[in-house]
Amino acid sequence: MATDRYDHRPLDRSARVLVAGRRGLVGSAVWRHLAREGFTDLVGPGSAELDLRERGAVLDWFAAVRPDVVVLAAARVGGIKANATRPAEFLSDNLRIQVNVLDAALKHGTERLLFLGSSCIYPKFAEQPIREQALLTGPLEPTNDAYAIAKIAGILQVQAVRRQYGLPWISAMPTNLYGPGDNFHPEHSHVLPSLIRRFHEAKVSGVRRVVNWGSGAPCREFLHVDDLARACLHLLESYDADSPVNVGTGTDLSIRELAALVADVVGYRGSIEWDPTQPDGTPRKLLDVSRLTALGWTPRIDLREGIAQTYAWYVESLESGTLRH
Ligand SMILES: NC(=O)C1=CN([C@@H]2O[C@H](COP(=O)(O)OP(=O)(O)OC[C@H]3O[C@@H](n4cnc5c(N)ncnc54)[C@H](OP(=O)(O)O)[C@@H]3O)[C@@H](O)[C@H]2O)C=CC1
Ligand SMILES: C[C@H]1O[C@H](OP(=O)(O)OP(=O)(O)OC[C@H]2O[C@@H](n3cnc4c(=O)[nH]c(N)nc43)[C@H](O)[C@@H]2O)[C@@H](O)[C@@H](O)C1=O
Repeated sequence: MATDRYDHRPLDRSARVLVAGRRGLVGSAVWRHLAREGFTDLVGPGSAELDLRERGAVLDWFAAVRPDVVVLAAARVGGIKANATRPAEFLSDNLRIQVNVLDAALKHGTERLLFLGSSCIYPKFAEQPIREQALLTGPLEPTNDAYAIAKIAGILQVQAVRRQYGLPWISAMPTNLYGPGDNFHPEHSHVLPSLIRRFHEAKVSGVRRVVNWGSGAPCREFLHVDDLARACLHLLESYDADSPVNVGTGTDLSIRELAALVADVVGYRGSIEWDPTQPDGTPRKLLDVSRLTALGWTPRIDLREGIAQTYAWYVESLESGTLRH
């Protein structure tokens, strides 16, 4: 069994780093951060170039490129409705992406690897704030159990490689994320981009009534993706143990409060209503982030400031026609 080590071990800035999922919300932020931090050999094929579900292609790609470091931010990702309506793809795609990348990385000598899970791996009614030790202590939230099981398998595979091969691979469990590069699809996205889009469209078209999903009572914690990107590098350089590490802000708010905040930032002044026929999901999933803060990392971007910056990015991308959806 690997022992816990917490020395600061800076990564070589000339190491070849694969940022898998480089065009996504997380991957693009990790790429920006690594580039800013002086990394000179970043690689990140998109899914059209390398479909990570295709085992043979992934093994061939690793044999040819041989990355020293991998940040695995490629996954099938979506909000509550996408997860609830497409569990088969969320399970199968994520299992295949992970197994292929982790197996290829092991076979072709990747020394450092960061696997990204999600706070939905924890039991639906976990004690709050949720500590890393809560993993596998109770039933999952049904709207995202397929995705959560795939992510739990990824954590276990990283731990198995550590135990069997002694490699310093690690896993991080981010809370709900948002920021530039997010998916703003009206049905498939997460709540924060959905609200930005809905309030913006209502403001622009003069609609005075907006209806959001669920009761508005669930609580969520939101972390700006640039803060997550800093945490990813911080962990790769300072953490080396079996347990996944939670990444969040340590504070949450209700979806109702979030909606009021987003409406205010966007400048929507009409009524905000709720559709209880839509799913609420887990009632609360506030992460205990003491393990990460003990390593010297703290979030920097305040929620209102982060939403304002993301809204500005959304409007700019809409006007230039560069939005993903
Ligand atoms: N967003 C959030 O709130 C949270 C995200 N996470 C985790 O962070 C990671 C990244 O999520 P996020 O950036 O939000 O997701 P996005 O949907 O924004 O990006 C996903 C990325 O994965 C790539 N991808 C998907 N399928 C394949 C495939 N078959 N082959 C190759 N690449 C593929 C996409 O590539 P392309 O664009 O080229 O198609 C895309 O770049 C995931 O592991 C997720 O679980 C964890 C907690 C919260
Ligand atoms: C990151 C995380 O993301 C998902 O879990 P989730 O936290 O439930 O994420 P969500 O952002 O989709 O919803 C949060 C809350 O917000 C409410 N809500 C209101 N109105 C809208 C709305 O318009 N869109 C969405 N998506 N939700 C809305 C919604 O009803 C729910 O109560 C999983 O994919 C999970 O696997 C995962 O990892």
